[in-house]
Amino acid sequence: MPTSWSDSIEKAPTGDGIGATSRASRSSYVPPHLRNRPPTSDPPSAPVSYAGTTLGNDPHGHGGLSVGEIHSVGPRKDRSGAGGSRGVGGGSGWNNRSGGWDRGREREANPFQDDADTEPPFGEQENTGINFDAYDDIPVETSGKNVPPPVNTFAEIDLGEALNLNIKRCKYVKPTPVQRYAIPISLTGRDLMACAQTGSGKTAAFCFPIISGIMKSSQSGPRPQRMPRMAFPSALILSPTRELSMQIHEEAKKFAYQTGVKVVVAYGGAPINLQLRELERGVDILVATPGRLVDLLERARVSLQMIRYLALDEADRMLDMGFEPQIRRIVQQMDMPPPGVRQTLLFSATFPKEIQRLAADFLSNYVFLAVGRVGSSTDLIVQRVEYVLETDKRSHLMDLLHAQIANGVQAKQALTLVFVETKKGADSLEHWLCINGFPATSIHGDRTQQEREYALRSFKSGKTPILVATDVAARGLDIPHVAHVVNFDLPNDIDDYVHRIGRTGRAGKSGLATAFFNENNSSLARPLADLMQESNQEVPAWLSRFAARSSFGRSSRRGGGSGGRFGGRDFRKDNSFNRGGGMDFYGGGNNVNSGYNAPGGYGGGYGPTVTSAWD
Ligand SMILES: Nc1ncnc2c1ncn2[C@@H]1O[C@H](COP(=O)(O)OP(=O)(O)OP(=O)(O)O)[C@@H](O)[C@H]1O
Repeated sequence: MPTSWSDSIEKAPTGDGIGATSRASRSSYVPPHLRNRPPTSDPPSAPVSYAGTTLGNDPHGHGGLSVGEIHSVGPRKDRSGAGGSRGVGGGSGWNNRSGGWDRGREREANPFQDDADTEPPFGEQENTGINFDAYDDIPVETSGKNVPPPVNTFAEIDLGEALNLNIKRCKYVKPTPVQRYAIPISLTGRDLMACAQTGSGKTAAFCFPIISGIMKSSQSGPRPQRMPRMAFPSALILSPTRELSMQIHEEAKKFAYQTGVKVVVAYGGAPINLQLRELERGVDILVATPGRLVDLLERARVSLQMIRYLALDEADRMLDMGFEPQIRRIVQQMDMPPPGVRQTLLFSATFPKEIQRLAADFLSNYVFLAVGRVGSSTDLIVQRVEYVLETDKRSHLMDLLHAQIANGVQAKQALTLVFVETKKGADSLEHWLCINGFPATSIHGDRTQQEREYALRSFKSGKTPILVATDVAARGLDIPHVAHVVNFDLPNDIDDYVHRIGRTGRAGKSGLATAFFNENNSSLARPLADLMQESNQEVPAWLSRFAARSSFGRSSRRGGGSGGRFGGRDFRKDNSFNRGGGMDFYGGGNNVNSGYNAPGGYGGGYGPTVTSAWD
């Protein structure tokens, strides 16, 4: 019954929390540890030397810093020291307690657009309304050796004053569960594989420790002088789509405002020359899509030899069949320091075991963290599945949209995101919606980058409150006011479904997801029914019948032998994945909180994601 969906949508929020940013240009790179010094008569481009450290130029080595040197100067030296120390305002060793990279030079653009450097009102921000109670009883599991304990407040974490101020500016009153665990773990220098539900604050969970670590280090890198045009970032954050990279960049710039840490983004489809110029001005944190990064590496315009932090957002996607070769090339075949020297942070809402196994190649002595069950959706999203024949999908969608209007939901307060399988399908549905009087736009890999960005802006602003999208918009995008996600075409993989519906119900807010199901989706019946049950949703009887029938065919990779229950599981605990040979592959403790007692884990194999619509 398509007339009441908006009843289940909580009153819509009022702002996006992401400030628009204008970019200041800079004339030269200044490493963070020198950025807060009062202006001197030194020319801005004067060569900078590390305190007692020589940098080399070996493109295949580690920049002349021995492993031990890097190890001792990076965050890992803090394993039992400052990184683990707690207290408001931080302990000793901060190099950027006041001011940013622009000190004495050009002014750093204010991403909060408040122009006062004191604590601003942030009227546009809306994070105060977040319902954290929704996360209070969430089950959390950590495993690995000597897992650092979680914190309850940001004040307990030694992040540094400038970053703490930005956290306040963002109106983040307390850390979300994934942040409570992931930030202290990362601050001690440990590698981390973290799995937490969509919209639960993973971006900040990996950005805060990276920014804080770079602020704290006096070793952040000036480029070796023999390579004046090459950029030497200290941190690399990879994500699968251009729009997600742009979003992470915007977020990271807010968090890094006036910390002295410079964040640059590089992604395909945009003019490379602009990105090259930006890189030449200096970079501490490079946010990138893999394709564009490979291009920059091949042009010898970026070196990874100074990387101390590697973060993969949507890590399971980054390591699946589509991206894995590129990621291996970047991480293993260029000049990036190996695991154990760099710190590696992997984040996603879904982490199939096969991918966990692959990911272990990139990690060293890591902590596994699962907040909620791996791959589960949040209970904040009301999920509906309706049986709709292919030929009836358009009229059914129109019924849903008419119902929305009939319920008086303002367009700006209730954006609708419609997922389809193919790029052609997206174009044609967008066209059909428009000629039928529904303001719609679309985003997919055949549109130019300009068109994609325009479409996203138009959707976010409510100008076109319906966005038809392929999976290019399925992961990571944090768009306020998405009240309804419609799976016009269901994906083939349940994890893709989890990410798609996760575009609503974010940061403690509720949302609605409607899926059109028919015989073509039989293989998804069982995992979908399991997932819905897991998230306390009503499973239609007809879907359960489909699920029972389809169990004889392709098996659910969730249910396995555990009676349909699935959970956040570190694959190292599964004997079949244990590599044996006396290696203490798992070798760690296991902590379960909040009654996290579901047995099992993934039972089935990991099928490669269908990527027809992916960019
Ligand atoms: N501690 C916090 N307090 C309030 N809001 C927060 C906090 N941390 C993050 N947020 C907000 O929550 C929203 C979701 O965060 P984010 O995009 O990082 O989620 P995510 O877990 O990465 O989601 P996805 O799995 O879809 O990528 C953002 O709007 C962010 O600003």
